[in-house]
Amino acid sequence: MFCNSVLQVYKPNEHNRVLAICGPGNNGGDGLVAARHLYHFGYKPYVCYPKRTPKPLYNCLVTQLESLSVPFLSVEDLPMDLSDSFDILIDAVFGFSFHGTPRPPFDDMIKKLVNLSNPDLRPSKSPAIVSVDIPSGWHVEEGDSSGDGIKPDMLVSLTAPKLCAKMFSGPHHFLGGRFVPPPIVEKFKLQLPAYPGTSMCVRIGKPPKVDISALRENYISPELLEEQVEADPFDQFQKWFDDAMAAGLKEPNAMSLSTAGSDRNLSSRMVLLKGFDKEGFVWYTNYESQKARDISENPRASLLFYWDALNRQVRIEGPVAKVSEAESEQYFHSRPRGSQIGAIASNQSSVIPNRQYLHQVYQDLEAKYSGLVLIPLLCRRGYLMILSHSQYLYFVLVKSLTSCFLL
Ligand SMILES: NC(=O)C1=CN([C@@H]2O[C@H](COP(=O)(O)OP(=O)(O)OC[C@H]3O[C@@H](n4cnc5c(N)ncnc54)[C@H](OP(=O)(O)O)[C@@H]3O)[C@@H](O)[C@H]2O)[C@@H](O)CC1
Repeated sequence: MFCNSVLQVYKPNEHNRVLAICGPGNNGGDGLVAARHLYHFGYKPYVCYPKRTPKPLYNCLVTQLESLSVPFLSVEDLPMDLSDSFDILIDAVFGFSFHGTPRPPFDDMIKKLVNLSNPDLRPSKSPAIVSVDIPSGWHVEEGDSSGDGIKPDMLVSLTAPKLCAKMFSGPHHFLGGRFVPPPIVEKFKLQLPAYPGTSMCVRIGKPPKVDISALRENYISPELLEEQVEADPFDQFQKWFDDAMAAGLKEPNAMSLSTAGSDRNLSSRMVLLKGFDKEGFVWYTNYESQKARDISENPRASLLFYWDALNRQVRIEGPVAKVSEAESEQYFHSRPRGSQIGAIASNQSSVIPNRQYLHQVYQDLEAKYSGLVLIPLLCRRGYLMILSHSQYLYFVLVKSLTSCFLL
């Protein structure tokens, strides 16, 4: 979870060299785990762990790093100026059990971090300081009361932000550690934010201002060579669709559908592919929707799949036709009962008085069909279009040198 937060802000191709400074307690243990995970995410970590905890768990964490040949640096080995040698400094010296003033050898290390984070002393190109749970040397509740402590660029609070996090003024504050047992939530009256999707970390605090023009990804993927592409576009599509499934992508069948009616105004929306074979690609829609109206006036469409984790796109362009009524009906009845009623209730692309109206229509239909095993598929709700005899399938691998094959 710590690493996922770091990854969201500091990409390994731009901030590769990481020094994890680990203290003698559990905060230091978190630093060791972070170094290992960052290694696997493509960073080059170094570890400074001057006071090793003689517990089996910590010995294992050290052994795992040694087996990856992650270098351990002694305090004496550390360069005088950390800013020349590292892009990220992981501050995992002390967490919530810190008390008093730092004792050697941690006093000097904290001083280095303080100097590097002081806006007046900071060199022009200095490493990002990322603190684990609590900036080292801060009091768990009172924080940096003297104002002379570390001012990290990023703080990853664990489980719940500690009181001292109120004094964090850096641009990136994340919370990691999604699964908190309900009794703990109740006991401490925690009000935790919702985590997006299956993520183990969530950004809290103000999102930083973004220069959209500077947003850039480094697309890392193997080359796509001509001899690797199937001669038949449908076979190639099957191959890439299988890859998207195997990669565990969410809704690999989600695709953008673009249509234009006789007014030639283009419109796009996301829909779900519901099947494909050598005949074409099938999706379903209400025949009274705007896309259906467009297609009735101009029976052509463009589909676009984007599988971001694989850096792949597939563009499909061609004529569109309706599938048979039997196929349409079979699909309709394969949907959950609630979706069937929902499809009949919602008069797509038409204006309704309010949301309550829609709920009322849904409830009325539910009552109407309560005794029926099969909900009738009304003609005006007739379903689906098929992209037959696709004319164009483009298979695109997004890279710095993009490959595109038209089949
Ligand atoms: N739910 C959560 O939030 C979870 C939190 N977790 C993590 O655990 C962290 C807390 O870990 P922790 O309790 O082991 O304490 P931590 O702060 O690492 O340091 C203790 C060591 O520091 C030493 N020490 C203290 N003062 C000192 C001084 N002035 N100068 C020098 N040394 C000093 C002290 O030595 P002692 O004073 O006892 O001699 C002891 O050896 C927490 O912040 C988070 O990162 C997760 O792993 C799990 C979920």
